[in-house]
Amino acid sequence: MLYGLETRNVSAWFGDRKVLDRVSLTVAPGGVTALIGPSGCGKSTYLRILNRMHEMVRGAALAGEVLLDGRDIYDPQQRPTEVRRRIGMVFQRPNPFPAMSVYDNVISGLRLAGIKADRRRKDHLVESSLRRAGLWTEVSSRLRTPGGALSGGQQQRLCIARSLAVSPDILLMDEPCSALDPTSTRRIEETIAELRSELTIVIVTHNMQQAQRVSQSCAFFLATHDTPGHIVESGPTEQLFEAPRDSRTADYVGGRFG
Ligand SMILES: Nc1ncnc2c1ncn2[C@@H]1O[C@H](COP(=O)(O)OP(=O)(O)OP(=O)(O)O)[C@@H](O)[C@H]1O
Repeated sequence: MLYGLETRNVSAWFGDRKVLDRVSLTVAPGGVTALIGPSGCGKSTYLRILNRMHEMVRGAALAGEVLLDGRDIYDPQQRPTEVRRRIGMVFQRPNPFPAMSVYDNVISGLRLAGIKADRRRKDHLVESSLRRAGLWTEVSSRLRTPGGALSGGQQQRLCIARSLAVSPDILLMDEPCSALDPTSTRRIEETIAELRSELTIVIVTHNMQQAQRVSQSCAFFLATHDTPGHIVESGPTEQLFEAPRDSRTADYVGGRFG
């Protein structure tokens, strides 16, 4: 079963400073949605709001609703750990536990998510998660190697496998390739393409070619000195790039600013 996400009038603050203003966006189940826009327009903040990480920042506040399967993830009855299991996150810099083995890295989220598994189930989860992340053939003979001994691109795919091991419905990716070389970037993009029929992906990217290659939908965020981040335009990726409705979108995707 594929799930989408809907945000309604999401605003966010750091202290007194409003950084997002009434962002509403529907992310359809399955496929990849790219969040694009100049630096500082609130893309990462918005992404962190989608799995309740924003509230972990001291002084951070938010308003609005984020619906997963029709239920607000901020409903007081929802447990943040369960929300974060269903809505996983991969960060800009690969962050495996460096001294922990590849095997243990993959299953490191189970306990936090309250998932109990015997040895056979763990073996199965490690293999299937590494396969889904496109890393199995490269590491199957060295599952006991420390995660920190893998290349940067492999570490990022290990982090994707770790997220997948707890069976998320949504995977959030915050510039997952920005610390990687072009070959590793391609590899991650292939992994994203393979995963998109299995779960819903929301990716922040600065790379316009990447947004076009990997996403089917796009949302263009913008902030100015007197307006907090907001969505100028969203829709099918092809439309945003080939026939944007707003001249600011045309200027941004055409490389004229940002
Ligand atoms: N922890 C924080 N405390 C205070 N302000 C913050 C914090 N994190 C982000 N901000 C501010 O919120 C605004 C939005 O930042 P955010 O990182 O979401 O933008 P972004 O579009 O993802 O930028 P980039 O593309 O450069 O990563 C910026 O003005 C930033 O300075």
